[in-house]
Amino acid sequence: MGKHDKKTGKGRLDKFYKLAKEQGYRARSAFKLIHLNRKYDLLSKARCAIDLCAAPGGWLQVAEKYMPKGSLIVGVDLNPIRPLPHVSTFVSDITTPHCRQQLKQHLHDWKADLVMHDGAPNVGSAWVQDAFTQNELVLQSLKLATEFLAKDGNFVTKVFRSQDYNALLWVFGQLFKTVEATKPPSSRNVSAEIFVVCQGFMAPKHIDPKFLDPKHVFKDIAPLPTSITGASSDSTAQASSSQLPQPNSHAHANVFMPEKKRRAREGYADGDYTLFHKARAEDFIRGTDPVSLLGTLNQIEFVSDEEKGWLKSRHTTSDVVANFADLKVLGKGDFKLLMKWRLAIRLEYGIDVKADQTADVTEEVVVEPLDEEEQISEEMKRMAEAKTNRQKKDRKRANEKKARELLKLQLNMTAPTDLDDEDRALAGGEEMFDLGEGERDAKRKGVKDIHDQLEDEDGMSDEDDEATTTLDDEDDQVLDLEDEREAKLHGLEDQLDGLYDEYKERMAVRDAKWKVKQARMKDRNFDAWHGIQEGGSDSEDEKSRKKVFRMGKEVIEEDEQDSEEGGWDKVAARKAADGDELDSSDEESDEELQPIKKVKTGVRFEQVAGPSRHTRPTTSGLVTTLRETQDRATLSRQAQLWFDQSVFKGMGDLAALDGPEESGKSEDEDMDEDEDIDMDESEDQDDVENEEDDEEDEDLDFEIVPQEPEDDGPTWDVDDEDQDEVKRKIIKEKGLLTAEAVSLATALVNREKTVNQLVDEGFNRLSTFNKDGLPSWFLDDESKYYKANIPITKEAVAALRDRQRALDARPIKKVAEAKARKKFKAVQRLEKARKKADGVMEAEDLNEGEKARQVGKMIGRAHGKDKKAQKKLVVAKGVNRGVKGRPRGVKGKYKIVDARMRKEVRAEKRIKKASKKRH
Ligand SMILES: C[S@@+](CC[C@H](N)C(=O)[O-])C[C@H]1O[C@@H](n2cnc3c(N)ncnc32)[C@H](O)[C@@H]1O
Repeated sequence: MGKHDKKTGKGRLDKFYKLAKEQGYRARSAFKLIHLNRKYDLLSKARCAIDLCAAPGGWLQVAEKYMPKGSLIVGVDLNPIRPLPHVSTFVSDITTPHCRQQLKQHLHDWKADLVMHDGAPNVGSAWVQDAFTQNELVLQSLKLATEFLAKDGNFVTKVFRSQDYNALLWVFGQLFKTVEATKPPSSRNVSAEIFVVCQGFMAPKHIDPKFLDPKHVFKDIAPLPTSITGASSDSTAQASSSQLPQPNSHAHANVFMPEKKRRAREGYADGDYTLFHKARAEDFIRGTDPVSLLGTLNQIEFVSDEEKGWLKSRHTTSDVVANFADLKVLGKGDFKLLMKWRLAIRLEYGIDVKADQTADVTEEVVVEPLDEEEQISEEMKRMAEAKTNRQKKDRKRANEKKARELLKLQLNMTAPTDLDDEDRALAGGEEMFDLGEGERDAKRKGVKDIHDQLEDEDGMSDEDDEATTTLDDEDDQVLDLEDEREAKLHGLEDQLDGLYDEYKERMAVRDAKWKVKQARMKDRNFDAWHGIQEGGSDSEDEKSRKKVFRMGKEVIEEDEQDSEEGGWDKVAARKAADGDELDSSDEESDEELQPIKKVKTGVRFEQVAGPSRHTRPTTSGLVTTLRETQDRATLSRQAQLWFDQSVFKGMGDLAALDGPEESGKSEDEDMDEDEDIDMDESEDQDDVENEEDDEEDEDLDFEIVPQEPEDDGPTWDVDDEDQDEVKRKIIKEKGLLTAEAVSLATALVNREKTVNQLVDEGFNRLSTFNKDGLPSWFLDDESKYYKANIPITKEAVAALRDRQRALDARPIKKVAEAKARKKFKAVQRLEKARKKADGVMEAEDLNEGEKARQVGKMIGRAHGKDKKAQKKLVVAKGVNRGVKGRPRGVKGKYKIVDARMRKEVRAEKRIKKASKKRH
């Protein structure tokens, strides 16, 4: 594995590597046999199996697992195989008689039901050579199989796709009833290996030794013409185009994309044992496929007089000569130069005839004027075409409109069907945003509208427009209108984004917790696992701190949030309780009360475009100004609830909307944003489905385990590997931080789920959310709802809560500081006492006993065992009142004091201390 990059190609630690590790298989290749067994049921009925080239023992483990208990399993390899239960192994080279002998000994007189061969020679030489040795090994294993297999036994072998492949299949076909080649899903696409399953050994009495002799089986291999191998320079004089290497599929790509390195997976030409190829300039100039030559050769040389003459041409620069000397190092530009040179030489030496020489013979076509009748029919034809085009366009537009209406209905975005006529008129016929009105408002305020701006940019005035617009330009007009509408929509979106930003700022000022909430939302943004966050500006510590902060409260908070945000029913219920009172100035309460409906896909979208609820008619001028409600009682209950939302606040008389003059623009724009989103969503889903279908189609071979798309495009786990590392580090340092993570981990440990299942669950529509081009208000909202609902367990929450409690129980900073101060003072006291004690010890006038007593006193005092401090004050009240002698329950020194006296003494002390501070 060492020589491969661990992230790409062969070295990639893919899911089978991980699975093998997880399931205790010694090699990833174990899954190849598992897949082959699933398809051909090779193991369940086999009582005796031989594994040729078995180290480290992955196939043996699988055989032991799937074969009946008590079966005989023998493995052999050049390398020793660590012991495995119920399996006998030995070290030997399968191409030697020693191996044959050993096999005989291990098998006694048994015949094998299955012979497996997954051998790979020590690769590293030329690819062709590798393939050849591999196939020799295959033939050798077949030889052993024919000797040890029982009649109707099976033989499985790995073969490299190469020139010998067909020859091998032919031999297998002579000895077995059925022969099938297959590539199990666990075999990497980048690998040229393929597995051949031969079933029903015919056990012929006599096998022609030629069948098993590589010299005979692979005898078609012919040496390559010397001129191409470039072994000797003089031989090249005989080179002709027929001897040139056959252009392979990579040749052209080598020229057009030389920077991309390609492998010769299909192998090299027969007998082509060298990597250096050269040809003559003549072949390049006169040949029919010069690009292939450039893509396959290393050098082009000039040998004959004619070729040397080309070297003297004015077109032959020093660059051209240098490029021909080493074709393998050239870039795209260099190849272009050589192709141009070829063209120039062909023209110069008359090999090509220039195209313009043919111009003289071109026929001159005279266009005669049409007569009147023809003109009329021409005109009619043109008009008919224009008419059908128009009709087509109308039909298309009508269909689109219908589809949009249908979508609205499906998403429950039109008013409920039980609305009365006025409501329906409002829902279906009127627009929430009236651009015309909005523009007029904006103009009144002196704001230049988008249309004007566009005109200014074009440098065209209205008059110019009029002058250039004719009645015939109907189609152009339609297009202009659409452009205009689009520009307006863009402008509207920009304004909405701006308003949303303003709203966020206002919220940030008003709500101290807003930032925390936002940060938390950012943390969890679309992170289906949302165990650990990725990227972002926050430092690792900050992130984990947030999570620690979260873990205790998150679950409860989320519950609260849910109950706050609720669904339509809850909002309806709350509104019913609140009556018709709505405070349009309080955006926060508006937000909480926004009704939310579930769409079919399970993703929740807000019923009214998000920013509209923050849009005030006074600032934006984009909302239709409606007259005040006059007769709300006529509305149905649901309609009232719907129009009671803050977005409709300030809109006037609903009945007035009946008037045709109020209908500003088509419904198209009303739905545009929501529609876009839904379409994206469905497109995403389609993609996923298509991909799944594709995979299924590709994998007809193995249905049970879908083929991993190893080569095709970026795969999900490549980028995630670093993130995984970061996550692992955090988990190691801080443990699992969310209830979801703990729940998942517990499920894994208890084997309720496998890693594989978890990974599979990660691939869902939530993980393929395309955020491109979506407005921030929408994404902010989506982050609340568009996430995987990972179930959490009581135990997980309890465990996290306990941990949080333990954290909370840690002393706060002040207490820790006080303790440290106390400790420091104690140390100082001890130090002082020690110095004094030294003085006492040096005093000559004291005897030893005296010294010891004094030193003990000092040390005791330093430890705070001052006698004075130990004296207990006992207040003479209650049972102690009037007591003479030691009060009950009091040990050590004591002093009986009067309650009032104690208070007074303390008050005095306090006053003294306070006055000291003031001075
Ligand atoms: C891909 S590994 C086999 C892996 C095995 N099927 C498993 O699942 O663990 C190929 C093995 O072929 C062995 N091999 C190559 N040439 C051999 C030979 N001539 N005789 C015996 N073993 C050979 C190598 O030593 C190597 O261990």
